[in-house]
Amino acid sequence: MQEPIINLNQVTKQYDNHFAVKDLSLSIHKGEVFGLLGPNGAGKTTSILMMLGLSEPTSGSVQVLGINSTKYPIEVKRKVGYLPDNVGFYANMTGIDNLIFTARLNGIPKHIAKERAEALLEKVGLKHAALKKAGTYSRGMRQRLGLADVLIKNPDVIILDEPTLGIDPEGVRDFLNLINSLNKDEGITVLLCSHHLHQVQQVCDRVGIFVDGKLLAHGNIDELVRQLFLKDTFVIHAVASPVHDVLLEKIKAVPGVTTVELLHDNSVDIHCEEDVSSLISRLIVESGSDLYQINKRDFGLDEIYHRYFEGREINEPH
Ligand SMILES: Nc1ncnc2c1ncn2[C@@H]1O[C@H](COP(=O)(O)OP(=O)(O)OP(=O)(O)O)[C@@H](O)[C@H]1O
Repeated sequence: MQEPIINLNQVTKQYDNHFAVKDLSLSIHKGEVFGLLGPNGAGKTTSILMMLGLSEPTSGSVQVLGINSTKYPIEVKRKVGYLPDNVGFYANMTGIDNLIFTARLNGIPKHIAKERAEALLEKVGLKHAALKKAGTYSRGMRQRLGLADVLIKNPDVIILDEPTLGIDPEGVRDFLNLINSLNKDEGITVLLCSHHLHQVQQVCDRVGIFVDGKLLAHGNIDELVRQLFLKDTFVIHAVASPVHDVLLEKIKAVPGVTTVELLHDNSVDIHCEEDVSSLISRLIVESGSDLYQINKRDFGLDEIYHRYFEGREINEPH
């Protein structure tokens, strides 16, 4: 199997007697967009700092691109693009000069630096502002310049900490599209930290839910739904008439159906472990009732996330 791009093995970071990160094991593979999702103080930034070798784990090991980050932070820094939540630029220098400056710091020759800076400004939609001072940029423009800054050294992986904080909805959409195209067109692996569920859902292939220093669950949305909503992975809503007791009993007897809830005289919610909607519609029609509507409800990331905070037990496999 392919080596993971980022690999954390039982990583713990302790401050006095407080655990900022506890026993975190996580692998992120080439070409993935991974979303690390969690509320303030969950330990996301601490985890990133350990990945970059800027903070030393109390125990456990961190490897990025096969390099031990704790021992060789400079090697990691060379290959990983990191966009912190509040990126700083030289306010009196133009956007392009800021990029060229970073490129030069990374050992890129002057003429290549200029070419690359121009191409990146175009890519992030800042060509028009290339000659404006970075101090005059809006928050959204600064984040886009930040992304260009991160990309100038051609990283294999980029780590973005709350990159859309303080950007308006249109700016957020553009920024997420940009991340998407960097991933799809250039194969860049992305780790995106955020507490915005919808944003994470829009761009990430896999998500890790991080709370109180612990990774509570990870996987793609479908996997998380299955882990959390084990007994009611699917909810089928049907509107039919009449919905009589015999029909309800027949629905309850369908394999995979866990509970049947009669909402009104003619509408019913069927909770099930697998998608049995076609079977249910046939059953309704064959039992002589008229079927007006049948649809399957999909769970979103916010339902997954909120279930963790409702104090509800996670359904254990039976
Ligand atoms: N240098 C430090 N010394 C002591 N405690 C720290 C230090 N850095 C972080 N912490 C604590 O570790 C926990 C995790 O913080 P961290 O910044 O990693 O969370 P986060 O998920 O990135 O939150 P946010 O979304 O607010 O940035 C918090 O309780 C924080 O107070």
